[in-house]
Amino acid sequence: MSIQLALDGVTRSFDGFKAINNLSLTVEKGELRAVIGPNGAGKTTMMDIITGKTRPDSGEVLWNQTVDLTRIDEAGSARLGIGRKFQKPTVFETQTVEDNIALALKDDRSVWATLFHRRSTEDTARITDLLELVKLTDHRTDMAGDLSHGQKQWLEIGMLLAQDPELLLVDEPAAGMTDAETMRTAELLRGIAGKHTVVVVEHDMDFVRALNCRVTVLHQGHVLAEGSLDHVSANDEVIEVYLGR
Ligand SMILES: Nc1ncnc2c1ncn2[C@@H]1O[C@H](COP(=O)(O)OP(=O)(O)OP(=O)(O)O)[C@@H](O)[C@H]1O
Repeated sequence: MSIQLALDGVTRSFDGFKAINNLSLTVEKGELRAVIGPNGAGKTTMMDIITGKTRPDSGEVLWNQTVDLTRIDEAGSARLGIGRKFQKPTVFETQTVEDNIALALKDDRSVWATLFHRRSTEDTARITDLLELVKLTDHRTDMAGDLSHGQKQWLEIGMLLAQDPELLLVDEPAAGMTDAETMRTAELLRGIAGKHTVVVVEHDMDFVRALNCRVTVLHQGHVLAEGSLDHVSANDEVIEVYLGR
């Protein structure tokens, strides 16, 4: 396995407060990784730094062991193959589910094809595969606005996958989902890992357990513990600052 992402000694302060404090972590290509930690631990800031939204004051962020992400902006990181799913779903509500995916396909011509209802067989097959992957096959011709909150989240994940990202950063996907949707989301993310590297920030421990992956616990801007959920859950400091007794 090769390293996809490596943060080394990254620090970022806001008004003298170190939101990220000498943070080092690596993620392997194709890995599924959960990032947990209390409010204010620096999880969002870490994602902002990886995507070039926020620049660190010091430290290095290496992409595929070569590209320095601290010199790249959000558009640049998207071009490199870094996709980000924010917490709130943003889909085209008045378009069908399949058109949402079609509009997101990497191929620029797909926009015209969607507008003029001329879609290539290749695009149609890709849309079918993506809908299968995000569990929306039965909703293909539904309006996106009619989907449940959870289904909209899956659709947006499908739209990001249509861009074929190498790395997908996902921010609290389970928030607001039913228990059944939460479990299906874990299954979905497990299904796309391998082909894509997936980093998920989440608070829902049942969801993190269902991801069945390596877990990084952030606290005060650095890694407090890392390993299986059972391993980090047994760590006294993690229990103290996050999980509670
Ligand atoms: N642009 C900013 N300006 C000032 N302070 C900021 C800024 N962005 C983040 N912070 C501060 O940095 C700290 C880390 O915030 P961050 O949002 O990264 O934490 P988090 O782990 O994502 O928390 P949560 O679980 O609540 O989303 C917080 O104390 C926050 O107030």
